Amino acid sequence: MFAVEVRDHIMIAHSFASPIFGPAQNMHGATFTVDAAFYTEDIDQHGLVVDIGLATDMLSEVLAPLKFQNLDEVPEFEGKFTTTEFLCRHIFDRMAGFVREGRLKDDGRVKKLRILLHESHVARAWYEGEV
Ligand SMILES: Nc1nc2c(c(=O)[nH]1)N=C([C@H](O)[C@H](O)COP(=O)(O)OP(=O)(O)OP(=O)(O)O)CN2
Repeated sequence: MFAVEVRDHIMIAHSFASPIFGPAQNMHGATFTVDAAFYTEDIDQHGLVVDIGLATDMLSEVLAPLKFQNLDEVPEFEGKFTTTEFLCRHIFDRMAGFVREGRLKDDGRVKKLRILLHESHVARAWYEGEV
């Protein structure tokens, strides 16, 4: 398959209310690098998987509500552990919704997405699936 990947980042604060998280039970900040990959079986008549500008704008729009937020105070996340994995799925769901709405003008060619969050220079997580 072909793929195009674009990148953005979010700065957030959160805490995890369970002893399994050790020191991360306390409020702490994180800067996640966010990679979004769009997969198609083929490139279009212009040689594109998707337009990189549209893909970048879409990722930016999806991330905007998260930027500089204390995730503990986001009503939608109440009672959730906003782990790297959780955020991957959250971002995936919103990106997939936009793709299905045709925001990429891709004529339905994007079949799969991968959302990868780098939580540090040693750890990353991702969620991938069909759109
Ligand atoms: N699978 C995951 N594990 C952890 C996540 C996560 O999102 N997914 N998040 C954290 C903390 O938020 C933070 O990123 C790291 O906290 P820390 O206590 O430093 O955890 P480490 O395991 O990296 O280091 P130790 O100090 O050795 O426990 C934690 N885990």
